[in-house]
Amino acid sequence: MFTRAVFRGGWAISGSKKSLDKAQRLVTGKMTALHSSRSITVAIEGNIGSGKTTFLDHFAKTKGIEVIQEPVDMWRNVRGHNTLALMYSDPKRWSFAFQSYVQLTMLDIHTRKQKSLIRMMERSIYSAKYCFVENMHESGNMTDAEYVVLTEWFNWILANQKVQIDLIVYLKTSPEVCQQRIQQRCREEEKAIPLDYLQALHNTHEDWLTHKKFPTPAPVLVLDGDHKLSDMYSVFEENRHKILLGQNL
Ligand SMILES: Nc1ncnc2c1ncn2[C@@H]1O[C@H](COP(=O)(O)OP(=O)(O)OP(=O)(O)O)[C@@H](O)[C@H]1O
Ligand SMILES: Nc1nc(=O)c2ncn([C@H]3C[C@H](O)[C@@H](CO)O3)c2[nH]1
Repeated sequence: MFTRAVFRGGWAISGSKKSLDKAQRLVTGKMTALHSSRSITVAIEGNIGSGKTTFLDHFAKTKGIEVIQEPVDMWRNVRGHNTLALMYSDPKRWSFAFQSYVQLTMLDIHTRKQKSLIRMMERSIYSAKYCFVENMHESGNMTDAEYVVLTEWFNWILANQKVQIDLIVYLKTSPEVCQQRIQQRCREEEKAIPLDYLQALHNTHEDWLTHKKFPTPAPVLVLDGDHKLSDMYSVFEENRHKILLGQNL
């Protein structure tokens, strides 16, 4: 009979030399198999209109990849309330309520059972906090008290929930290009977004992902999002192996 003590990250197995070698081969084989088939999560981060959905639509065609877009429609209809429109119409009044719900919906996505080898999600609980909440607090649209309550929730979530991210793909697109694309797509709630708001969000993304003002939960792959659409597809393909973290899909 083997006696086995589970210690940090591994097993200590005792028994006869021959049976010990067999057991260790078994454990090594299982660990290797586990590692090679470990599911991974890629978060696509970037400003409004930077091209995240376009990126996700491109990789959604690859078998073995599940794509989860931002739950914008949930934010637009919380039991009949359009919290996205409320936030844009009166950010001082509604930023806290909106971000509270964004944080909940992103946590729901992070904790959903993963159905495929690779999950690609649009944004994350991290950018909601480090990019959007930071901007709202800096711009005076969120009080200190509201900011610390959201931060307490955020810190509890990271300490008590499994939020797995293995790679961040940062679509770095200039605010001017984002503004052109937002106008081209014309989502009702975004019609009045001024350039200086996009500049402020660009700055919070740069603070986090380039200057590391806040922790990054995974390595960051920066892609230049300013190219025209046809060239972007080439950028995606040139980086496919890095984005899929070597998974041969
Ligand atoms: N490289 C590009 N060149 C020109 N147009 C683009 C490019 N990438 C995306 N677009 C267009 O710009 C608009 C915004 O793109 P997309 O929806 O992918 O951005 P997004 O980052 O998902 O936006 P949001 O953060 O608001 O969800 C869309 O109409 C899309 O077709
Ligand atoms: N304020 C704020 N906080 C967030 O965490 C957040 N995440 C996304 N968005 C806005 C940007 C687009 O208009 C629209 C779709 O991305 O929703 C957010 N806005």
